[in-house]
Amino acid sequence: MAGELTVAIGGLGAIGAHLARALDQGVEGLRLVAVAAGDQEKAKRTLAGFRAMPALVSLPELAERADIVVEAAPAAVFEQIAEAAIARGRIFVPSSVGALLPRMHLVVRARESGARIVVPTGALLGLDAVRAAAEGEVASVTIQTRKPPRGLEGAPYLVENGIDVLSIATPTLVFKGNAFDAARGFPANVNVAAALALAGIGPERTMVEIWGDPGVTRNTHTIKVEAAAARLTMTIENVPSEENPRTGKITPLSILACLRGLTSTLKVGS
Ligand SMILES: NC(=O)C1=CN([C@@H]2O[C@H](COP(=O)(O)OP(=O)(O)OC[C@H]3O[C@@H](n4cnc5c(N)ncnc54)[C@H](OP(=O)(O)O)[C@@H]3O)[C@@H](O)[C@H]2O)C=CC1
Ligand SMILES: O=C([O-])CC(=O)C(=O)O
Repeated sequence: MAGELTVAIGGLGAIGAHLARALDQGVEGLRLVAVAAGDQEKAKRTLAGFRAMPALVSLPELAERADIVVEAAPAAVFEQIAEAAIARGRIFVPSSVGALLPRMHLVVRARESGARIVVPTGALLGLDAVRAAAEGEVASVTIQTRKPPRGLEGAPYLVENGIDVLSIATPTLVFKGNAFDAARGFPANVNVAAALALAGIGPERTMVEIWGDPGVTRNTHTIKVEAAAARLTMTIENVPSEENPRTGKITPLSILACLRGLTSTLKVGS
């Protein structure tokens, strides 16, 4: 089809499998052509029954196959997907946005290769308003994240500081600092803070609080922005996905909406 963009997805977990299924159901202007996964047998089971079977390839090979490369894998393999996609001049859509913060050289490389890096709003909200505010003067940006303790389990910061998050009985502040350190300490938990930092005033000035809260069932993020043009206060309460409680169910939906925006004639929101 003329004007159609092909899509490859790295990772078939809570985000990737949902996105792959949605694309296979048919999205105008987009065609899923390749996926990569860790466990090949599990991936074949996920793909069984697809209307158009995508190729099952290695992470770096995704970039050989499609115009758009979506990264939906653990942060540890981010580079394998990102580097190849950017070197080939593709549209690279990262989920593990926290992994982009210490690798901003990829943006320089993308400029040279003609690639684009399109960060979806993901599990967050309001990045359109944050971007608009950041075209003017912004005094402060903060994000408070509250998760059920099991949604924080295994984060390197908690392990390093001997914090047993599963034994938390009352709402507990487990981290306070900037988005750069939050992304390093919680690579699988606060990609939202990284996306907020990139939309607004950068990872050094974006302040993050992470709470383990046994009283919440949803991954809850509250953003506050104090800017010359407006004051923003926004909260999103995400239903954790069955496959991965760290990941809100809205995330693959947000990425799908982002992909639609790459091809649609009518695009709403900046
Ligand atoms: N931007 C945002 O707002 C959000 C971002 N995220 C981030 O998105 C990323 C994906 O999240 P999610 O889908 O929940 O993660 P999952 O753990 O559910 O899925 C990860 C997938 O990556 C695959 N994978 C692991 N290692 C490899 C490898 N070496 N080669 C190929 N595939 C591999 C896994 O395969 P297998 O199971 O077979 O091992 C699995 O299919 C994470 O980094 C997460 O932190 C999450 C939520 C919100
Ligand atoms: O930011 C993340 O990595 C995931 C998250 O909090 C959510 O899905 O609500």
